[in-house]
Amino acid sequence: MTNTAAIIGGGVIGGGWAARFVLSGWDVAIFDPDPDAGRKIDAVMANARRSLPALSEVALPPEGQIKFVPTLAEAVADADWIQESAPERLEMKHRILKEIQTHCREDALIGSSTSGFKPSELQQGALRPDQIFVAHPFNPVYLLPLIELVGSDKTTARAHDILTQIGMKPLKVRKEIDAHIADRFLEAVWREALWLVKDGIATTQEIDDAIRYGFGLRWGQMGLFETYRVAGGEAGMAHFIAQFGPCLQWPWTKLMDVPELTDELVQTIASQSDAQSGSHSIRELERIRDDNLVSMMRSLKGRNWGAGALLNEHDARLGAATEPDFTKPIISVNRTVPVDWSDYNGHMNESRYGQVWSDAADTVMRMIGADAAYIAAGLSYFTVDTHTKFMNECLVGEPITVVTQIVEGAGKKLRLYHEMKNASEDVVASCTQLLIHVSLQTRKSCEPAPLVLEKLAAIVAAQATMQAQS
Ligand SMILES: NC(=O)C1=CN([C@@H]2O[C@H](COP(=O)(O)OP(=O)(O)OC[C@H]3O[C@@H](n4cnc5c(N)ncnc54)[C@H](O)[C@@H]3O)[C@@H](O)[C@H]2O)C=CC1
Ligand SMILES: C[N+](C)(C)CC(=O)CC(=O)[O-]
Repeated sequence: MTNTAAIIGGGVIGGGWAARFVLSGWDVAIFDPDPDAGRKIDAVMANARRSLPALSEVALPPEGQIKFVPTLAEAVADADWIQESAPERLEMKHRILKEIQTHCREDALIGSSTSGFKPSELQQGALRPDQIFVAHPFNPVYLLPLIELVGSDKTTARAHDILTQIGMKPLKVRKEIDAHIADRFLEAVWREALWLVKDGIATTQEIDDAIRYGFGLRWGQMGLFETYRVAGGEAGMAHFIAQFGPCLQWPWTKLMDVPELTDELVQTIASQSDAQSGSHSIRELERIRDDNLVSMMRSLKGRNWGAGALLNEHDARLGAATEPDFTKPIISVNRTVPVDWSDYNGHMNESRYGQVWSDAADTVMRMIGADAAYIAAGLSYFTVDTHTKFMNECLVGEPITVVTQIVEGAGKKLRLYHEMKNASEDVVASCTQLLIHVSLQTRKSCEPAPLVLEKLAAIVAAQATMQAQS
C-alpha cells in the first residue's frame, strides 16, 4: 500500500519535502493558502525530477501522486506523515498544529520543519504533545539528506525508519535546544559575514569565495572536528587545540554581537548580491546548485565516504528490491542519466556507454553467482571485446533501461547482447560484449566454479524457452 504524506505550507521547504516524498513513491497532499503555491511547486518538482534520480545508480520507485487540496483537514485526514512547513512564527505554528491534530489520525507522525523552535515550544497547548516533533531539513530537501530529529524517543524512532527508507540521514538531537545543532553554526557564520560586509572588510562575493575555494570544500566531506584532527598533524587533536585554542580568547570574532539590519546594510548586501549573482534567475541558480551538489555527492559515492556512503546504502536497498527475474527479459540497468555524464554536446558522453555496459554485465555476474564473495575468493570475469552501436542520443535526467540477453554461456565464455532503451522504449544503443572467466591470482583464463556454470546453464535455458514462446 502506498504511504501518504501531507505537506502543510508549500513554500521553499514544503516544496522540497513534497518532491522528496513523491520521488520516493509516496502520495502527497499539499495545503497552502497561497494561490500561486501550485506554480512554485511545479518549478521545484521539475528541478527535483532532474536531480534526485541522478544521484542513484538504480531506478527510484515509481512516483507517487501529488495533489493540492483546498483545506488542511482534507490534506491530513489519511496521512501517515504530516510535515508542517509554514512560516517561522510560533503563534501561527500553534494554530496550524492544533488544526492538524483535530483532523489527523492519532498514529500519524507530525514533523515540523522549524529552523529554531524547540519541540516543547511547538507542543504548547497541543492535544497530543508527544505526536509533534521537529524534523528540520536542509535546502534543497530533495537532495540534502540531513534531517535533525528532536522529540520523544518513541516518535522520533518511527520517524527515523521512514526517513531512512526515503534516503535521508536522520540525526537525533539528544537534548532540545534553540536552533538544534546545524543552525547554530549557520547562524554563527552568517553573523560574522554580516559584520564583514557592514565594516566594509569584504563583499558578498569575497565572503562566498573564502568559503567555496577553501574550508567549505573540507566541511562537505569531513566536517569540523575530523578536519581539525588532520590539521593537528601527526600530533593530532590535542596538539591542534594547544596551538589554536588560545586564539579563541583573542578578538578574532564578533560572534556575540549582531549588526543592526538597517535599511542601508540590507541595501548594501542586496546590491552586492545582485552584482554577484543577478545574471541568473533563482530557478537557474537552483539548477546550478543542484548540478554541483549531484556531482559532488556522486564523487563521494565513488569514495564510499560521508554522504556518498549513505547514497550507496540507499542504492543497495532500492536495488535489492529490484533484482532481475531471469525467466523474463533481463533488465540489467534501470536508472537515469546523471548530470556528470553529459558532455559539451549536451548529451551522454560515449565513455559513459561503456560504464552502462559494465554495470549491465555486473548485474548478470551477480545473477550467475559471480558476486562480490566469488570475486573476493579470487575468481571473476574480464571483458575482452565490446562493439557498441549508437542509434540515438540520451539527455541528462532521461530514464534508461538495458535489456540483456545471454547469447553464449558455457565454459570460460560469457557473451552478452545489451540493448539500451529510453523512456519511449526506443533502442538508443546496443552492445555485444564478450567476457572471459579468469583467476585473479594468475590473471589468466580458467573454468568457472561448477555453481556458476550450473546457474548460467539454467538462465540460458530459461531465456531460450522464453524466446521460443514469444
Ligand atoms: N528556507 C530555508 O532555508 C529553511 C526553512 N526552514 C523552515 O521551514 C519553514 C518554512 O520556511 P520556508 O519554506 O523557507 O518559507 P516560505 O515562505 O518559502 O513558505 C511558507 C509557506 O507557508 C504558506 N503558509 C502561510 N500560512 C499558512 C497556513 N496557515 N497554512 C499553511 N501554509 C501557510 C505560505 O503561503 C508559504 O507558501 C520555517 O519553519 C523555516 O524555519 C527549514 C530549513 C531551511
Ligand atoms: C536560514 N535557515 C535558518 C532557514 C537555514 C536552515 O534552517 C537550514 C538550511 O537549509 O540552511
